[in-house]
Amino acid sequence: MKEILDAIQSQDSTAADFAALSLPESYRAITVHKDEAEMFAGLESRDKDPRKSIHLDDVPVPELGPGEALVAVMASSVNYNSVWTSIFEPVSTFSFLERYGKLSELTKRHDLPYHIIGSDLAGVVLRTGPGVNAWNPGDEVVAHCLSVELESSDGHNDTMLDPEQRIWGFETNFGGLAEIALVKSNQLMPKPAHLSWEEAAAPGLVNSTAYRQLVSRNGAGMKQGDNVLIWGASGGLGSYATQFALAGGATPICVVSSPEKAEICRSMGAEAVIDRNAEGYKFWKDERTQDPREWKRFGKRIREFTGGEDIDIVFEHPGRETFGASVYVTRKGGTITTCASTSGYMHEYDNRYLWMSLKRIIGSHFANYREAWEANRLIAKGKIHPTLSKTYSLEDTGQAAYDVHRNLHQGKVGVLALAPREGLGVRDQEMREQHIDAINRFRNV
Ligand SMILES: C/C=C/C(=O)SCCNC(=O)CCNC(=O)[C@H](O)C(C)(C)COP(=O)(O)OP(=O)(O)OC[C@H]1O[C@@H](n2cnc3c(N)ncnc32)[C@H](O)[C@@H]1OP(=O)(O)O
Ligand SMILES: NC(=O)C1=CN([C@@H]2O[C@H](COP(=O)(O)OP(=O)(O)OC[C@H]3O[C@@H](n4cnc5c(N)ncnc54)[C@H](OP(=O)(O)O)[C@@H]3O)[C@@H](O)[C@H]2O)C=CC1
Repeated sequence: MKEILDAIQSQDSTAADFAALSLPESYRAITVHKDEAEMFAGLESRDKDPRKSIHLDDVPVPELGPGEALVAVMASSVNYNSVWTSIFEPVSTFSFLERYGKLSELTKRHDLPYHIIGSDLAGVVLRTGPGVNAWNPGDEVVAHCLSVELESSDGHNDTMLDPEQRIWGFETNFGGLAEIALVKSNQLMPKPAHLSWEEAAAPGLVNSTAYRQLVSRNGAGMKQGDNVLIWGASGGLGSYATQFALAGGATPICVVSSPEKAEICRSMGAEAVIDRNAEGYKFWKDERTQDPREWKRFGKRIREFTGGEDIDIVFEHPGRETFGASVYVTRKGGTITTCASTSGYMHEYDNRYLWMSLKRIIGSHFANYREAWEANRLIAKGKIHPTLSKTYSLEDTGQAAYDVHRNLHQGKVGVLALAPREGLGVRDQEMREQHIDAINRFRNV
């Protein structure tokens, strides 16, 4: 592993140098264990502690198949899907690995008693499998997390619709929270040159998801002038949705839960910011009953910011706790676009406000190949910036996931894999200088 790291850190290593490197037999990886899938049985979700289920193990390097690449991971990031895996909710991800393992001889590799998790990476290509021509050893890359087989025509127009669509490092094995990762080569994209490894690894999953959900025609198709209600506007998804709204000429109405988070949104350029904690919204009177008066109070607050207008697009992901309010505050003909249900997936809303006002609910999930590429292109052009707040070592990934699970973090949380320290891997200093304040906006808040 030292030789690999030396080659990456030496400015003059060639593709031939990388191709000549021998691969280690094993590498360090963040895992959860199949025999621990019941360890939190009977506990409330918030009491399930990722620090107990997340392990740092030595694992063998997987065999490389056609169309695949092995990547030396310099940095990765924590996504909420790794929190779900670590608390074995809503289902154990070993059920996904078992199902994938039944697909073919090659996919059998994924069905193991340990799951190497993580759905983002920035690093360097080490080896490519048969049939890979676009990428070579030594290429500096990021990887998006869409894994598809594309043998069915269902996914040929929109790769997210492939019946064998999976999220790498969540529904497949050999993920990015590790020193080496196995990806399909179509997941690879050029690493933005002005960013460090950990900055480049931060946006991938959430930036691509926010792009499809908010900007793409497959999602809400946001346009100039739209009022966009963004829940968790300084969180993983929300910090990119806020940037897309601002960059696209829309007006974000940002919802957060503390003055510090409100300040981050303002520093991104948002003017309408609601601190849901300070304003004390209680959309549920009890476990089963919502309070429409609270929806109305929330709607009035939004109208104060917009000069009386209602919301064109709601960027939804908290789910059960907020969905009734989200449907209510949307304008006639408006759109609620949802990609998650962090607070519960059985939603309730008053359907009269949907059909009588001709509103639409759109389900959105990650991004297709092209959307992921477009989202990365915007990062590479310095139009959208990483929202990295803090970086952990691989050893401390459990703590990093705990922070995200307990909503103690801001923006994105990074993890250094092979990178010995932060700040390495920048290839375009001049461009970096142009954007340095935006790149550092979430740091140490
Ligand atoms: C990029 C990052 C993303 C995120 O972070 S997202 C957040 C994290 N993700 C989640 O929380 C989602 C986790 N996944 C799940 O909870 C489950 O994964 C799903 C609920 C999504 C799906 O459930 P399942 O049981 O895995 O799959 P089924 O499609 O329901 O198939 C089960 C059986 O039901 C049959 N079936 C499906 N649809 C129908 C239908 N319409 N009518 C009749 N049968 C149906 C199937 O064929 C199959 O059958 P057979 O067991 O025999 O193979
Ligand atoms: N389908 C897909 O493709 C994807 C789905 N997801 C899912 O989206 C969800 C969010 O992910 P991500 O943004 O990365 O997570 P983060 O935790 O980084 O951000 C979510 C933010 O939502 C807000 N929030 C949480 N709970 C509530 C609540 N009950 N009511 C109102 N606001 C709430 C919090 O902000 P504050 O406290 O400031 O209000 C929090 O910071 C997760 O469930 C994740 O699995 C994520 C990416 C892709």
